[in-house]
Amino acid sequence: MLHTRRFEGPASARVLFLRNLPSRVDRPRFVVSLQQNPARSSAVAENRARTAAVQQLLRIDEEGAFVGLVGGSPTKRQPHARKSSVAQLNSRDARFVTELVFGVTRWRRRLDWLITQLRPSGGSLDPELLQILRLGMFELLELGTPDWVINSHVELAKELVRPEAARLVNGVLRSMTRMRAANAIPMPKIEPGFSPRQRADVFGIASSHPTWLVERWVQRFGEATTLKLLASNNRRPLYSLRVNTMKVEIGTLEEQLREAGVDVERSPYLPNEYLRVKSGLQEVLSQGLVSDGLCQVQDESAGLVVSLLDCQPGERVLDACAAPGGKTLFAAARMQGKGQLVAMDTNARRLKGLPATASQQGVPAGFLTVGAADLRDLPGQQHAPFDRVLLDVPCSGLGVLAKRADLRWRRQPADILSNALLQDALLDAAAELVKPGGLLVYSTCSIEPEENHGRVEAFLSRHPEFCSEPAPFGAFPQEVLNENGFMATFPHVHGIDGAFGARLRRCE
Ligand SMILES: C[S@@+](CC[C@H](N)C(=O)[O-])C[C@H]1O[C@@H](n2cnc3c(N)ncnc32)[C@H](O)[C@@H]1O
Repeated sequence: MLHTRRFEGPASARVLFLRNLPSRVDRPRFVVSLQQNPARSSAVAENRARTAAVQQLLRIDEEGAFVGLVGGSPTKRQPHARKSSVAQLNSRDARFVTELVFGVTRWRRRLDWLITQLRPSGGSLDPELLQILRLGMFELLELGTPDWVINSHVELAKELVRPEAARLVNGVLRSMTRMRAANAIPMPKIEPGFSPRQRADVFGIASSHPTWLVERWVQRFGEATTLKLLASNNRRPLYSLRVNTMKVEIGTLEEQLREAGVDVERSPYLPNEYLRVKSGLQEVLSQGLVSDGLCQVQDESAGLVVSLLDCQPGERVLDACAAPGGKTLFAAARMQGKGQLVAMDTNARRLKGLPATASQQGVPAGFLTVGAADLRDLPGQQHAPFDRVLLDVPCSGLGVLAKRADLRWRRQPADILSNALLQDALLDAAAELVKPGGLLVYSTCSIEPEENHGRVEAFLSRHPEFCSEPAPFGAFPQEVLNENGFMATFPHVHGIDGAFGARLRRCE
Protein backbone atom coordinates (compact mmCIF):
# COMPACT_ATOMS: atom_id res chain seq x y z
CA MET A 1 0.00 0.00 0.00
CA LEU A 2 1.32 3.44 -0.91
CA HIS A 3 1.49 6.41 1.39
CA THR A 4 -1.19 8.96 0.61
CA ARG A 5 0.71 11.95 1.96
CA ARG A 6 2.65 13.38 -0.96
CA PHE A 7 4.94 16.33 -1.07
CA GLU A 8 3.12 18.92 -3.15
CA GLY A 9 4.58 21.94 -4.83
CA PRO A 10 6.43 23.12 -7.92
CA ALA A 11 9.67 21.41 -8.92
CA SER A 12 11.75 24.41 -7.88
CA ALA A 13 10.15 24.42 -4.45
CA ARG A 14 10.74 20.69 -4.23
CA VAL A 15 14.45 21.08 -4.79
CA LEU A 16 14.62 23.87 -2.24
CA PHE A 17 12.70 21.73 0.20
CA LEU A 18 15.01 18.80 -0.30
CA ARG A 19 18.05 20.93 0.24
CA ASN A 20 16.73 21.56 3.71
CA LEU A 21 16.57 17.91 4.66
CA PRO A 22 18.77 16.91 7.59
CA SER A 23 22.08 15.06 7.41
CA ARG A 24 22.15 11.84 5.36
CA VAL A 25 19.10 12.47 3.15
CA ASP A 26 20.57 15.78 2.00
CA ARG A 27 22.84 14.25 -0.63
CA PRO A 28 22.50 15.25 -4.32
CA ARG A 29 22.27 11.54 -5.33
CA PHE A 30 19.17 11.28 -3.19
CA VAL A 31 17.57 14.38 -4.70
CA VAL A 32 17.70 12.80 -8.14
CA SER A 33 16.15 9.55 -6.95
CA LEU A 34 13.34 11.41 -5.18
CA GLN A 35 12.39 13.37 -8.26
CA GLN A 36 12.09 10.10 -10.13
CA ASN A 37 10.15 8.30 -7.43
CA PRO A 38 7.17 10.17 -5.95
CA ALA A 39 6.26 7.33 -3.56
CA ARG A 40 9.76 7.47 -2.06
CA SER A 41 9.48 11.26 -1.95
CA SER A 42 6.25 11.00 0.01
CA ALA A 43 7.80 8.54 2.46
CA VAL A 44 10.69 10.93 3.05
CA ALA A 45 8.30 13.85 3.52
CA GLU A 46 6.43 11.79 6.11
CA ASN A 47 9.61 10.95 7.94
CA ARG A 48 10.57 14.60 7.87
CA ALA A 49 7.20 15.26 9.54
CA ARG A 50 7.99 12.54 12.10
CA THR A 51 11.41 14.08 12.72
CA ALA A 52 9.72 17.42 13.33
CA ALA A 53 7.27 15.69 15.70
CA VAL A 54 10.18 14.15 17.65
CA GLN A 55 11.78 17.59 17.95
CA GLN A 56 8.55 19.13 19.16
CA LEU A 57 7.91 16.35 21.66
CA LEU A 58 11.43 16.80 23.06
CA ARG A 59 10.78 20.54 23.37
CA ILE A 60 7.57 19.81 25.28
CA ASP A 61 9.31 17.35 27.62
CA GLU A 62 12.58 19.18 28.13
CA GLU A 63 11.94 22.85 27.54
CA GLY A 64 8.36 23.21 28.70
CA ALA A 65 6.98 24.09 25.23
CA PHE A 66 3.19 24.13 24.87
CA VAL A 67 1.41 21.44 22.94
CA GLY A 68 -0.44 23.18 20.15
CA LEU A 69 2.37 25.56 19.37
CA VAL A 70 3.85 23.28 16.75
CA GLY A 71 6.89 25.09 15.38
CA GLY A 72 9.73 27.09 16.83
CA SER A 73 13.37 26.17 16.83
CA PRO A 74 14.45 22.58 17.46
CA THR A 75 15.60 21.50 20.89
CA LYS A 76 19.17 22.36 21.83
CA ARG A 77 19.93 18.66 22.25
CA GLN A 78 19.55 17.96 18.53
CA PRO A 79 21.87 20.06 16.40
CA HIS A 80 21.25 17.87 13.35
CA ALA A 81 17.54 18.61 13.52
CA ARG A 82 17.80 22.34 12.91
CA LYS A 83 17.07 21.98 9.21
CA SER A 84 13.84 20.04 9.56
CA SER A 85 11.71 22.31 11.71
CA VAL A 86 7.98 22.57 11.07
CA ALA A 87 8.38 25.91 9.31
CA GLN A 88 9.74 23.99 6.32
CA LEU A 89 6.84 21.55 6.00
CA ASN A 90 3.89 21.99 3.70
CA SER A 91 0.52 22.49 5.35
CA ARG A 92 -0.56 18.86 5.03
CA ASP A 93 2.61 17.62 6.70
CA ALA A 94 2.33 20.32 9.36
CA ARG A 95 -1.17 19.01 10.11
CA PHE A 96 0.29 15.50 10.41
CA VAL A 97 2.94 16.79 12.85
CA THR A 98 0.22 18.47 14.90
CA GLU A 99 -1.78 15.23 15.03
CA LEU A 100 1.30 13.27 16.13
CA VAL A 101 2.36 15.79 18.76
CA PHE A 102 -1.13 16.18 20.21
CA GLY A 103 -1.78 12.44 20.14
CA VAL A 104 1.52 11.30 21.64
CA THR A 105 1.32 13.95 24.37
CA ARG A 106 -2.25 12.99 25.20
CA TRP A 107 -1.67 9.22 25.22
CA ARG A 108 1.83 9.32 26.71
CA ARG A 109 1.15 7.34 29.87
CA ARG A 110 -0.74 4.58 28.08
CA LEU A 111 1.92 4.39 25.34
CA ASP A 112 4.73 4.21 27.91
CA TRP A 113 2.93 1.45 29.79
CA LEU A 114 2.58 -0.56 26.57
CA ILE A 115 6.22 0.03 25.65
CA THR A 116 7.24 -1.30 29.08
CA GLN A 117 5.08 -4.41 28.56
CA LEU A 118 6.59 -5.10 25.14
CA ARG A 119 10.27 -4.31 25.71
CA PRO A 120 12.49 -7.34 26.14
CA SER A 121 14.51 -5.66 28.92
CA GLY A 122 14.10 -2.69 31.24
CA GLY A 123 16.46 0.24 31.77
CA SER A 124 16.25 3.80 30.59
CA LEU A 125 15.91 4.82 26.94
CA ASP A 126 17.51 7.69 25.02
CA PRO A 127 14.98 10.54 24.92
CA GLU A 128 14.86 10.46 21.09
CA LEU A 129 14.40 6.68 21.07
CA LEU A 130 11.56 6.91 23.57
CA GLN A 131 9.80 9.52 21.41
CA ILE A 132 10.18 7.34 18.31
CA LEU A 133 8.70 4.35 20.14
CA ARG A 134 5.82 6.52 21.38
CA LEU A 135 5.19 7.82 17.87
CA GLY A 136 5.17 4.34 16.38
CA MET A 137 2.91 2.99 19.12
CA PHE A 138 0.54 5.93 18.70
CA GLU A 139 0.29 5.50 14.95
CA LEU A 140 -0.41 1.77 15.27
CA LEU A 141 -2.76 2.00 18.23
CA GLU A 142 -4.68 5.25 17.78
CA LEU A 143 -4.38 6.09 14.08
CA GLY A 144 -4.74 2.45 13.03
CA THR A 145 -1.89 2.79 10.52
CA PRO A 146 -1.02 -0.49 8.73
CA ASP A 147 2.09 -2.48 9.70
CA TRP A 148 4.29 -1.01 6.93
CA VAL A 149 4.63 2.16 8.98
CA ILE A 150 7.11 0.32 11.22
CA ASN A 151 9.78 0.65 8.50
CA SER A 152 9.54 4.44 8.77
CA HIS A 153 10.14 4.33 12.50
CA VAL A 154 13.04 1.94 12.06
CA GLU A 155 14.59 4.38 9.56
CA LEU A 156 13.95 7.24 11.98
CA ALA A 157 15.75 5.38 14.79
CA LYS A 158 18.77 4.80 12.53
CA GLU A 159 18.74 8.45 11.51
CA LEU A 160 18.13 10.16 14.84
CA VAL A 161 19.58 7.71 17.36
CA ARG A 162 22.00 5.00 16.09
CA PRO A 163 21.75 1.95 13.83
CA GLU A 164 21.40 -0.54 16.74
CA ALA A 165 18.38 1.35 18.09
CA ALA A 166 16.48 0.23 14.99
CA ARG A 167 16.33 -3.37 16.32
CA LEU A 168 14.53 -2.34 19.47
CA VAL A 169 12.04 -0.18 17.54
CA ASN A 170 11.39 -3.00 15.09
CA GLY A 171 10.95 -5.59 17.87
CA VAL A 172 8.58 -3.53 20.05
CA LEU A 173 6.42 -2.30 17.17
CA ARG A 174 6.22 -5.75 15.53
CA SER A 175 5.04 -7.22 18.88
CA MET A 176 2.40 -4.53 18.93
CA THR A 177 1.11 -5.35 15.45
CA ARG A 178 0.97 -9.07 16.31
CA MET A 179 -1.13 -8.27 19.36
CA ARG A 180 -3.28 -5.91 17.34
CA ALA A 181 -3.91 -8.63 14.75
CA ALA A 182 -4.87 -11.08 17.51
CA ASN A 183 -7.11 -8.47 19.13
CA ALA A 184 -5.06 -8.88 22.30
CA ILE A 185 -3.68 -5.42 23.05
CA PRO A 186 -2.66 -5.41 26.74
CA MET A 187 -4.79 -3.34 29.12
CA PRO A 188 -4.27 -2.75 32.86
CA LYS A 189 -6.92 -4.54 34.92
CA ILE A 190 -8.75 -3.85 38.16
CA GLU A 191 -8.36 -6.82 40.49
CA PRO A 192 -10.77 -7.64 43.34
CA GLY A 193 -9.69 -5.91 46.55
CA PHE A 194 -7.88 -3.06 44.85
CA SER A 195 -7.64 0.13 46.96
CA PRO A 196 -9.06 3.43 45.61
CA ARG A 197 -5.50 4.46 44.70
CA GLN A 198 -4.87 1.21 42.80
CA ARG A 199 -8.17 1.65 40.95
CA ALA A 200 -7.22 5.26 40.11
CA ASP A 201 -3.88 3.98 38.84
CA VAL A 202 -5.59 1.56 36.44
CA PHE A 203 -7.99 4.27 35.20
CA GLY A 204 -5.02 6.62 34.91
CA ILE A 205 -3.04 4.23 32.69
CA ALA A 206 -6.05 3.30 30.56
CA SER A 207 -7.11 6.92 30.01
CA SER A 208 -3.57 8.34 30.11
CA HIS A 209 -3.98 10.73 33.04
CA PRO A 210 -1.85 11.00 36.20
CA THR A 211 -3.10 8.90 39.11
CA TRP A 212 -3.29 11.85 41.56
CA LEU A 213 -5.68 13.68 39.24
CA VAL A 214 -7.92 10.66 38.69
CA GLU A 215 -8.00 10.02 42.43
CA ARG A 216 -8.90 13.66 43.09
CA TRP A 217 -11.74 13.61 40.56
CA VAL A 218 -13.08 10.23 41.73
CA GLN A 219 -13.31 11.58 45.29
CA ARG A 220 -15.25 14.57 44.01
CA PHE A 221 -17.40 13.23 41.17
CA GLY A 222 -17.45 9.44 41.68
CA GLU A 223 -16.03 6.88 39.22
CA ALA A 224 -18.71 6.99 36.53
CA THR A 225 -18.56 10.77 36.06
CA THR A 226 -14.77 10.80 36.27
CA LEU A 227 -14.58 8.28 33.44
CA LYS A 228 -16.72 10.61 31.32
CA LEU A 229 -14.46 13.55 32.12
CA LEU A 230 -11.33 11.52 31.28
CA ALA A 231 -12.87 10.47 27.97
CA SER A 232 -13.76 14.11 27.14
CA ASN A 233 -10.17 15.15 27.75
CA ASN A 234 -9.05 12.54 25.22
CA ARG A 235 -11.48 13.53 22.49
CA ARG A 236 -10.38 15.62 19.53
CA PRO A 237 -10.96 19.11 20.90
CA LEU A 238 -13.81 21.27 19.65
CA TYR A 239 -12.60 24.52 18.09
CA SER A 240 -14.85 27.54 17.86
CA LEU A 241 -14.53 30.88 16.13
CA ARG A 242 -15.44 34.17 17.75
CA VAL A 243 -16.87 36.22 14.93
CA ASN A 244 -15.63 39.80 15.01
CA THR A 245 -18.95 41.58 14.83
CA MET A 246 -17.15 44.91 14.44
CA LYS A 247 -16.19 43.76 10.94
CA VAL A 248 -18.72 41.18 9.80
CA GLU A 249 -22.20 39.85 10.59
CA ILE A 250 -22.16 36.28 11.88
CA GLY A 251 -24.63 35.16 9.16
CA THR A 252 -22.40 36.56 6.40
CA LEU A 253 -19.27 34.84 7.71
CA GLU A 254 -21.18 31.61 8.30
CA GLU A 255 -22.27 31.59 4.66
CA GLN A 256 -18.77 32.43 3.43
CA LEU A 257 -17.30 29.59 5.47
CA ARG A 258 -19.85 27.07 4.22
CA GLU A 259 -19.10 28.09 0.63
CA ALA A 260 -15.41 27.47 1.34
CA GLY A 261 -16.29 23.95 2.52
CA VAL A 262 -15.95 24.63 6.25
CA ASP A 263 -18.55 22.76 8.29
CA VAL A 264 -19.77 25.17 10.97
CA GLU A 265 -22.71 25.46 13.34
CA ARG A 266 -23.81 28.15 15.77
CA SER A 267 -22.74 27.88 19.38
CA PRO A 268 -25.76 27.02 21.55
CA TYR A 269 -24.38 29.30 24.28
CA LEU A 270 -23.38 32.38 22.27
CA PRO A 271 -25.27 31.98 18.99
CA ASN A 272 -24.79 35.58 17.84
CA GLU A 273 -21.02 35.57 18.15
CA TYR A 274 -19.57 32.04 18.03
CA LEU A 275 -19.40 29.35 15.36
CA ARG A 276 -18.31 25.80 16.09
CA VAL A 277 -15.98 24.34 13.47
CA LYS A 278 -16.95 20.71 12.90
CA SER A 279 -14.35 20.34 10.14
CA GLY A 280 -12.15 22.59 8.01
CA LEU A 281 -10.31 24.67 10.61
CA GLN A 282 -7.20 24.63 8.39
CA GLU A 283 -9.30 26.17 5.61
CA VAL A 284 -10.34 29.02 7.94
CA LEU A 285 -6.68 29.77 8.60
CA SER A 286 -5.53 29.40 5.00
CA GLN A 287 -8.34 31.68 3.72
CA GLY A 288 -6.82 34.44 5.86
CA LEU A 289 -10.06 35.03 7.79
CA VAL A 290 -8.20 35.17 11.10
CA SER A 291 -5.33 37.33 9.85
CA ASP A 292 -7.90 39.68 8.23
CA GLY A 293 -9.49 40.13 11.64
CA LEU A 294 -12.89 38.67 10.71
CA CYS A 295 -12.73 36.01 13.38
CA GLN A 296 -10.47 34.42 15.95
CA VAL A 297 -10.13 30.88 17.23
CA GLN A 298 -11.44 31.01 20.79
CA ASP A 299 -13.18 28.56 23.07
CA GLU A 300 -16.77 29.41 23.94
CA SER A 301 -15.90 29.25 27.64
CA ALA A 302 -13.67 32.33 27.13
CA GLY A 303 -16.59 34.04 25.40
CA LEU A 304 -18.87 33.17 28.31
CA VAL A 305 -16.48 34.88 30.74
CA VAL A 306 -16.61 38.11 28.70
CA SER A 307 -20.36 37.72 28.49
CA LEU A 308 -20.42 37.51 32.29
CA LEU A 309 -18.47 40.78 32.42
CA ASP A 310 -21.22 42.27 30.25
CA CYS A 311 -19.18 45.39 29.42
CA GLN A 312 -21.10 48.14 27.65
CA PRO A 313 -20.14 50.81 25.09
CA GLY A 314 -18.92 54.00 26.80
CA GLU A 315 -17.65 52.32 29.98
CA ARG A 316 -14.15 52.29 31.43
CA VAL A 317 -13.00 48.68 31.62
CA LEU A 318 -9.78 46.98 32.79
CA ASP A 319 -8.61 43.55 31.65
CA ALA A 320 -6.05 43.03 34.41
CA CYS A 321 -4.44 39.73 33.29
CA ALA A 322 -4.92 40.20 29.59
CA ALA A 323 -2.14 38.48 27.64
CA PRO A 324 -2.30 37.31 24.92
CA GLY A 325 -5.55 39.25 24.68
CA GLY A 326 -8.25 36.90 23.44
CA LYS A 327 -10.80 38.12 25.96
CA THR A 328 -9.69 41.76 25.56
CA LEU A 329 -10.60 41.63 21.87
CA PHE A 330 -14.03 40.18 22.54
CA ALA A 331 -14.60 42.86 25.19
CA ALA A 332 -13.59 45.50 22.61
CA ALA A 333 -16.18 44.12 20.18
CA ARG A 334 -18.89 44.04 22.87
CA MET A 335 -18.08 47.70 23.66
CA GLN A 336 -18.15 48.50 19.90
CA GLY A 337 -14.89 50.37 20.37
CA LYS A 338 -16.59 53.05 22.50
CA GLY A 339 -15.37 54.07 25.96
CA GLN A 340 -12.00 53.02 27.32
CA LEU A 341 -10.45 49.59 27.54
CA VAL A 342 -7.14 48.99 29.34
CA ALA A 343 -5.32 45.68 28.86
CA MET A 344 -2.43 44.91 31.20
CA ASP A 345 -0.32 41.90 32.11
CA THR A 346 3.04 41.26 33.75
CA ASN A 347 4.20 39.42 30.67
CA ALA A 348 5.27 42.07 28.15
CA ARG A 349 6.30 39.43 25.59
CA ARG A 350 2.86 37.81 25.56
CA LEU A 351 1.22 41.24 25.21
CA LYS A 352 3.39 42.31 22.32
CA GLY A 353 1.15 41.20 19.46
CA LEU A 354 -2.07 42.60 20.94
CA PRO A 355 -1.99 46.16 19.49
CA ALA A 356 -1.43 44.85 15.95
CA THR A 357 -4.15 42.20 16.27
CA ALA A 358 -6.53 44.80 17.70
CA SER A 359 -5.87 47.07 14.75
CA GLN A 360 -6.47 44.16 12.29
CA GLN A 361 -9.78 43.57 14.05
CA GLY A 362 -10.84 47.19 13.56
CA VAL A 363 -10.52 48.25 17.22
CA PRO A 364 -10.28 52.07 17.05
CA ALA A 365 -6.93 53.64 17.99
CA GLY A 366 -7.17 55.44 21.33
CA PHE A 367 -9.90 53.15 22.66
CA LEU A 368 -7.53 50.37 23.76
CA THR A 369 -4.46 50.97 25.95
CA VAL A 370 -2.04 48.06 26.32
CA GLY A 371 0.65 48.06 29.00
CA ALA A 372 2.89 45.65 30.90
CA ALA A 373 2.69 45.94 34.70
CA ASP A 374 2.26 43.82 37.80
CA LEU A 375 -1.28 44.28 39.04
CA ARG A 376 -0.05 44.01 42.64
CA ASP A 377 2.12 47.11 42.14
CA LEU A 378 -0.75 49.35 41.00
CA PRO A 379 -1.98 51.38 43.96
CA GLY A 380 -5.74 51.67 43.46
CA GLN A 381 -6.06 55.17 44.83
CA GLN A 382 -3.67 56.57 42.20
CA HIS A 383 -5.89 55.41 39.32
CA ALA A 384 -9.35 56.44 38.25
CA PRO A 385 -11.49 53.45 39.22
CA PHE A 386 -13.02 51.25 36.54
CA ASP A 387 -16.67 50.43 35.88
CA ARG A 388 -15.68 46.81 35.30
CA VAL A 389 -12.55 44.78 35.91
CA LEU A 390 -11.89 41.37 34.39
CA LEU A 391 -9.45 39.25 36.41
CA ASP A 392 -8.63 36.13 34.38
CA VAL A 393 -6.00 34.75 36.73
CA PRO A 394 -3.14 32.28 36.16
CA CYS A 395 -4.39 28.84 37.18
CA SER A 396 -3.71 25.11 36.83
CA GLY A 397 -5.53 24.99 33.45
CA LEU A 398 -7.05 21.64 34.44
CA GLY A 399 -10.23 22.54 32.52
CA VAL A 400 -8.45 22.64 29.17
CA LEU A 401 -6.71 19.26 29.02
CA ALA A 402 -8.27 18.34 25.66
CA LYS A 403 -6.39 21.21 24.00
CA ARG A 404 -3.41 21.42 26.34
CA ALA A 405 -2.65 17.73 26.93
CA ASP A 406 0.86 18.60 28.18
CA LEU A 407 -0.66 20.22 31.29
CA ARG A 408 -1.79 16.86 32.66
CA TRP A 409 1.88 15.84 32.97
CA ARG A 410 3.17 19.21 34.16
CA ARG A 411 0.76 19.89 36.99
CA GLN A 412 1.26 18.66 40.54
CA PRO A 413 -1.22 18.77 43.44
CA ALA A 414 0.88 21.46 45.16
CA ASP A 415 0.38 23.82 42.17
CA ILE A 416 -3.28 24.21 43.04
CA LEU A 417 -2.43 25.56 46.49
CA SER A 418 0.41 27.77 45.29
CA ASN A 419 -1.86 29.24 42.59
CA ALA A 420 -4.36 30.10 45.29
CA LEU A 421 -1.87 32.43 47.01
CA LEU A 422 -1.31 34.42 43.82
CA GLN A 423 -5.01 34.36 42.95
CA ASP A 424 -5.87 35.88 46.37
CA ALA A 425 -3.23 38.59 45.97
CA LEU A 426 -4.51 39.46 42.49
CA LEU A 427 -8.10 39.55 43.70
CA ASP A 428 -7.14 41.98 46.50
CA ALA A 429 -5.27 44.22 44.06
CA ALA A 430 -8.07 44.16 41.48
CA ALA A 431 -10.68 45.05 44.13
CA GLU A 432 -8.92 48.37 44.69
CA LEU A 433 -9.49 49.34 41.08
CA VAL A 434 -13.27 48.82 40.98
CA LYS A 435 -15.40 51.90 41.52
CA PRO A 436 -18.31 51.83 43.99
CA GLY A 437 -21.19 50.04 42.31
CA GLY A 438 -18.72 48.59 39.77
CA LEU A 439 -18.19 44.94 38.86
CA LEU A 440 -15.24 42.58 39.25
CA VAL A 441 -15.32 39.33 37.28
CA TYR A 442 -12.98 36.62 38.54
CA SER A 443 -12.28 33.79 36.11
CA THR A 444 -10.10 30.72 35.57
CA CYS A 445 -9.79 27.89 33.05
CA SER A 446 -9.75 25.41 35.92
CA ILE A 447 -12.44 23.09 37.27
CA GLU A 448 -10.82 22.80 40.70
CA PRO A 449 -12.86 24.27 43.59
CA GLU A 450 -9.76 25.55 45.43
CA GLU A 451 -9.04 27.88 42.50
CA ASN A 452 -12.66 28.82 41.87
CA HIS A 453 -15.43 28.84 44.45
CA GLY A 454 -12.83 28.63 47.26
CA ARG A 455 -11.09 31.84 46.14
CA VAL A 456 -14.37 33.70 45.80
CA GLU A 457 -15.53 32.67 49.29
CA ALA A 458 -12.19 33.70 50.80
CA PHE A 459 -12.32 37.02 48.92
CA LEU A 460 -15.83 37.81 50.12
CA SER A 461 -14.81 37.14 53.70
CA ARG A 462 -11.87 39.56 53.35
CA HIS A 463 -13.89 42.16 51.44
CA PRO A 464 -17.30 42.82 52.95
CA GLU A 465 -17.65 45.75 50.52
CA PHE A 466 -18.20 43.16 47.74
CA CYS A 467 -21.02 40.69 47.23
CA SER A 468 -21.45 38.02 44.59
CA GLU A 469 -24.35 38.43 42.18
CA PRO A 470 -26.03 36.25 39.57
CA ALA A 471 -25.35 36.52 35.86
CA PRO A 472 -27.70 38.88 34.02
CA PHE A 473 -30.89 36.92 33.46
CA GLY A 474 -31.84 36.55 29.80
CA ALA A 475 -28.45 37.84 28.64
CA PHE A 476 -26.54 34.78 29.80
CA PRO A 477 -27.12 31.04 29.25
CA GLN A 478 -28.40 29.70 32.55
CA GLU A 479 -27.32 26.12 31.78
CA VAL A 480 -23.67 27.00 32.44
CA LEU A 481 -24.41 28.32 35.96
CA ASN A 482 -23.85 26.06 38.95
CA GLU A 483 -25.96 25.75 42.12
CA ASN A 484 -24.22 28.83 43.59
CA GLY A 485 -24.94 30.98 40.54
CA PHE A 486 -21.32 30.92 39.33
CA MET A 487 -20.42 30.16 35.74
CA ALA A 488 -18.88 26.67 35.75
CA THR A 489 -18.36 24.75 32.52
CA PHE A 490 -17.13 21.15 32.27
CA PRO A 491 -15.88 19.36 29.15
CA HIS A 492 -18.00 16.25 29.80
CA VAL A 493 -21.15 18.24 30.53
CA HIS A 494 -21.03 21.24 28.18
CA GLY A 495 -18.71 19.95 25.45
CA ILE A 496 -16.44 23.01 25.76
CA ASP A 497 -13.39 23.80 27.89
CA GLY A 498 -13.78 23.74 31.66
CA ALA A 499 -13.83 27.26 33.10
CA PHE A 500 -15.16 29.31 35.99
CA GLY A 501 -16.45 32.85 36.39
CA ALA A 502 -17.92 34.86 39.25
CA ARG A 503 -19.50 38.33 39.27
CA LEU A 504 -18.49 40.32 42.35
CA ARG A 505 -20.26 43.67 42.82
CA ARG A 506 -18.71 46.46 44.87
CA CYS A 507 -21.59 47.69 47.01
CA GLU A 508 -19.79 50.67 48.61
C1 LIG B 1 -5.03 32.93 32.07
S1 LIG B 1 -3.83 33.99 31.50
C2 LIG B 1 -4.76 35.29 30.78
C3 LIG B 1 -5.38 34.94 29.45
C4 LIG B 1 -6.06 36.15 28.82
N1 LIG B 1 -7.05 36.72 29.70
C5 LIG B 1 -6.71 35.81 27.50
O1 LIG B 1 -7.91 35.52 27.45
O2 LIG B 1 -6.01 35.82 26.48
C6 LIG B 1 -3.26 34.72 32.99
C7 LIG B 1 -2.33 35.88 32.78
O3 LIG B 1 -2.05 36.48 34.04
C8 LIG B 1 -0.79 37.12 33.92
N2 LIG B 1 -0.30 37.50 35.26
C9 LIG B 1 0.29 36.71 36.17
N3 LIG B 1 0.62 37.42 37.27
C10 LIG B 1 0.24 38.70 37.03
C11 LIG B 1 0.32 39.90 37.78
N4 LIG B 1 0.89 39.91 38.98
N5 LIG B 1 -0.15 41.04 37.23
C12 LIG B 1 -0.70 41.03 36.01
N6 LIG B 1 -0.81 39.90 35.23
C13 LIG B 1 -0.35 38.75 35.75
C14 LIG B 1 0.02 36.08 33.20
O4 LIG B 1 1.15 36.66 32.60
C15 LIG B 1 -0.98 35.53 32.19
O5 LIG B 1 -0.83 36.13 30.93
